[in-house]
Amino acid sequence: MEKVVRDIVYGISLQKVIGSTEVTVEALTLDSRNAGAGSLFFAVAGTRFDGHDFIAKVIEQGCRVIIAEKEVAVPEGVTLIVTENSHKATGIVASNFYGEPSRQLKLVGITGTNGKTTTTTLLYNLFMQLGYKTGLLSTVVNKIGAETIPSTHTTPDPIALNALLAQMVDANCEYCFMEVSSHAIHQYRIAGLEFAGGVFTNITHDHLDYHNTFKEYLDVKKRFFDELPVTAFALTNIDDKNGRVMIQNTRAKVVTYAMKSPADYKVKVLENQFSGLVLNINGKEVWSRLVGDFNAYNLLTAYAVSILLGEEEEEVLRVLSSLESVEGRFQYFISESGVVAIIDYAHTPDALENVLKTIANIRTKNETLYTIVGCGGDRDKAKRPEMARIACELSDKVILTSDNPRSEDPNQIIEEMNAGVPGYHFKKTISVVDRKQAIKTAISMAEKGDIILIAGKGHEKYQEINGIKYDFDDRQIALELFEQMM
Ligand SMILES: CC(=O)N[C@H]1[C@@H](OP(=O)(O)OP(=O)(O)OC[C@H]2O[C@@H](n3ccc(=O)[nH]c3=O)[C@H](O)[C@@H]2O)O[C@H](CO)[C@@H](O)[C@@H]1O[C@H](C)C(=O)N[C@@H](C)C(=O)N[C@H](CCC(=O)O)C(=O)O
Ligand SMILES: Nc1ncnc2c1ncn2[C@@H]1O[C@H](COP(=O)(O)OP(=O)(O)OP(=O)(O)O)[C@@H](O)[C@H]1O
Ligand SMILES: N[C@H](CCC[C@H](N)C(=O)O)C(=O)O
Ligand SMILES: [Mg+2]
Repeated sequence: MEKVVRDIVYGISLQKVIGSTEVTVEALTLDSRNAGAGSLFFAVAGTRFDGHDFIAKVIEQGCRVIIAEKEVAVPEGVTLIVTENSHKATGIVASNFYGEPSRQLKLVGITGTNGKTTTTTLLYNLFMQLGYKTGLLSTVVNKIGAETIPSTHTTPDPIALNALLAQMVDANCEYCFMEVSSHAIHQYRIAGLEFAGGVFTNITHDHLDYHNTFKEYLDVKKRFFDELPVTAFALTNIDDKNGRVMIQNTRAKVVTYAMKSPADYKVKVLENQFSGLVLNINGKEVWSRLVGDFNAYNLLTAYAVSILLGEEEEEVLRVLSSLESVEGRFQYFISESGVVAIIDYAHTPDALENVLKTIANIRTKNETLYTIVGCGGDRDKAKRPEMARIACELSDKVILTSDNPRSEDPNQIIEEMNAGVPGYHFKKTISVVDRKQAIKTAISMAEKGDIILIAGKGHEKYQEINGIKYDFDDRQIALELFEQMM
């Protein structure tokens, strides 16, 4: 694909243009290591590097077009476009380059601390079953119709993102459901996209390593709704006290949903068991094999989005009932000897509390509930003591272990978790650094009817230790150990 630079820079703030914009480019890149003849390099400042430091290098490699925030001297024959915000410009130019794919399908973005993957995946499966070719951009996987594309981020960088949307358009997808992470909003990965709708799930403690304060995290999420077009809907959870904050300044059509407050879309939980939920959604009864109150919210959200996109109520409820749980989200299985294992991606205090309360609602009190939990390295440290405290308060036995330690010392992370364990709970807590060993310990202790929650890694197929990703799959390991040990 070849594009004239003049034709793809509309919509960005042009502060200065050095050289000609009549030249062509055939690829876009944010990374100097991929920049060469024919590519357009965006210089953006990141958390570790500043792309501006690589401008001389990309020119040396043959790159002739650069978009940057700062003016630098460039040789004859090189085009330098200086813009106010090169992160934002990357999104806008990427959208232009790929033919504004977001305008050619109905794109719905879902943001919030928890529930994004579950809700987008429910919607993807729902719309596929309704007969629409549909796209999905999620933490677990990306989809273009039935085709699977591995996912590296919750929300990809703007170039990868627009390239994926363009592939969806080429494949005749009519809808795309995507997760919008707070990092993505903050880094303008979604700049230039046109959304048909935006959804807010909830906001609780996470990523305060990145966003500094809760207020900043909240403001970033809100920006997504501030920037929705007037044609879009802004669907918000008003049981969450920040649900109203999100839509304060939006131009989009505001629609509300809730379990506890008056709202446009309402859900009541009639039954909540291991076998599934019975719900009342806007007066109609619906059964789902998903488990837990939080999934009642996710199912309600999927229902509301479908109706707002023009689908028929009865049809939506029928399909909703047939949907399976999402990989690594409250996935459970029972060993031959009757021990229940639950794999769940709960990696925030709020998610962990929700999952444990869900289990508490369903279980009888005679069995023992084991929780195996760790916290990721190089991520928000404040959640470590909190998650350990919650695990202790809501389980009978807790095994603190490693999640993805990344560059940190796993023992140190466990220490920091331990600091949150109240003295009177010391006796129920043990630490086993090796995650597989931790799972083995729980399985060897558990008896018929007992429940083992393995939290934090859900669908992940690796464990990242010191920059290396080792094969690791909670579900696979639990299944194998069940076979060996029971
Ligand atoms: C903290 C964060 O979000 N980092 C993302 C960010 O990288 P960065 O700002 O650290 O970039 P950097 O490494 O400092 O480099 C700055 C610029 O210089 C360029 N560079 C760098 C080196 C070089 O030799 N040449 C060069 O050109 C880089 O390509 C980049 O454009 O921009 C990169 C390109 O878009 C992302 O890949 C990277 O994601 C990293 C891998 C990451 O782990 N991100 C996580 C935290 C994340 O985004 N998570 C959210 C979801 C979280 C959730 O909801 O739970 C997500 O959406 O996935
Ligand atoms: N609506 C919800 N409210 C609160 N907790 C939820 C909700 N839905 C799911 N959870 C819990 O949060 C965990 C993560 O869910 P999910 O993967 O759907 O969220 P996410 O927003 O995509 O997370 P991430 O930011 O890591 O991509 C689940 O395993 C479950 O424990
Ligand atoms: N998208 C989240 C996922 C966290 C998953 C957990 N297993 C961890 O590694 O901390 C993040 O990158 O912060
Ligand atoms: Mg997700």
